[in-house]
Amino acid sequence: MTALMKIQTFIQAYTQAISSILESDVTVVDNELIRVAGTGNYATEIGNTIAHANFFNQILETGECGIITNVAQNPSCIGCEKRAVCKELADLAYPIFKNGVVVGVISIVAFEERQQENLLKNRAKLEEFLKYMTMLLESKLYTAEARDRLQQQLQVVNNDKKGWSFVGKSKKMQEAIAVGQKVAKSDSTVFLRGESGTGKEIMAKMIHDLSQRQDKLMISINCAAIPENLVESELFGYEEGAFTGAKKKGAIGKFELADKSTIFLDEIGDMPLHVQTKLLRVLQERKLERIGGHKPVPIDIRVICATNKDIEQMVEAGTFREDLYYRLNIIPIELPPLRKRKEDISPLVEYYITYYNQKLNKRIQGVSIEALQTLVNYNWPGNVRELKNIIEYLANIVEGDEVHLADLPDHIVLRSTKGYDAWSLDKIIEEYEKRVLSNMLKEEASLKDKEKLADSLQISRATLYRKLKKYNLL
Ligand SMILES: Nc1ncnc2c1ncn2[C@@H]1O[C@H](COP(=O)(O)OP(=O)(O)OP(=O)(O)O)[C@@H](O)[C@H]1O
Repeated sequence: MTALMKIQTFIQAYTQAISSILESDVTVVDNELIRVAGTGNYATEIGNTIAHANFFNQILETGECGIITNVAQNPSCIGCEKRAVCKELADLAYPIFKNGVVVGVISIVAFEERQQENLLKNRAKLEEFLKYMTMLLESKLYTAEARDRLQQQLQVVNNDKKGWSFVGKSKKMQEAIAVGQKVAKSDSTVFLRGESGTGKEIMAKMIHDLSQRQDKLMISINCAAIPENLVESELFGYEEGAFTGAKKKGAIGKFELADKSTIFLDEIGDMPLHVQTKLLRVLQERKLERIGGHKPVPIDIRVICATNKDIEQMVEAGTFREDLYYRLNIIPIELPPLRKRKEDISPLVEYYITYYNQKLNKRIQGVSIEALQTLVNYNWPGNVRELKNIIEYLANIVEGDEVHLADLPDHIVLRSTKGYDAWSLDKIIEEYEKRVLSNMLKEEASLKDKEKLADSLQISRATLYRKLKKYNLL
């Protein structure tokens, strides 16, 4: 949506006000030649592509005010398919700017002779009037942009409080999110599958936050991060004297801690076999026994588990219990790797730029087309976690308001598939050379610094200058 379209309601009210003061019709067109607002004959044409594109194109391209006084003969109207039926007698158009760039056109249109006469007689004054009106519009565009940015930031803050925020417009992610939302209200066990960094943990948080158990804290446990001999006591707790080194009064396990809440068992594929057996019993009986205890404790929990392993293959190999697999695999949700949902990359980049702008007090507006293309063509082995880290890195190092190709870490540029497919070896070497030089060249390097650099790279000064010139580094 263009900047003007975003404030369409305001512009329409604005054109109506101007029109009633001038007693002429007024219209506003954006830089895609879509009518944003209009009065009189043009009130019903809002949202349509305009007919007399040539004239407005001329204003958009030159950024200068223009006038048509004779539709039948004006060169700007030649080629317009509506010329024969056009009822305009005159049209005074003025460019609308934002940040020095033309983003649209406002025009006063005369359909009656009286209006035409008035327009021609007062042309200079009306031009001056339009100049001030477009300045007002420009300031409104800035306010709207600031408000959008603030709203986006608030959105991130709110999501941050919840501890999760899902960005995903790809069909696969939309489907996964929809299943997660649908099953949140039940107590059924969810089995999340996907490579590392694809969002399994935030999906678990989302399901918990949308469930009736949301008032209680979700208990997360990473089965791969606990030494094998401690997993059982960590999960199920133990009684006093259960084993050497046990605490005096025993300890409560994560399952009891999660009573009336959700337990998230991450990396379930790493759970030792003897613990799997106990977990199966707990799931079947909804009761547990602490290690060394004899009194079963009833528990009311919802289980969400996750793995990035090929669990079916583990079942086949006998390293994961088949009966437990069927107990857990009630609602499977697959989170696809980022390389298989490339349409999510751009929204994720945007989301994390806003996120880190706010966290690090930066004002990055976006990513250049070249840089975005490279990010899209990279295969993201670390999935969203890796993307998030890259944006944090960029937010720290980028000085201006746009991320450029040269800002991206080397491994991203060189491993981006476009880099391999579409770039010749020479181009890859050139890109690398440019990065080496720009990294080694001090900011505001003196003649002496450049001489030193040439020496350290064992090239002549003339070669160094030639290369610096070639890469725009002088
Ligand atoms: N769709 C998404 N939208 C926004 N952020 C996401 C998304 N998916 C993942 N993230 C972010 O990426 C990071 C990794 O996500 P998460 O920890 O949920 O992945 P995981 O699949 O559980 O990884 P692992 O298997 O390594 O534990 C987190 O910071 C998370 O907020």
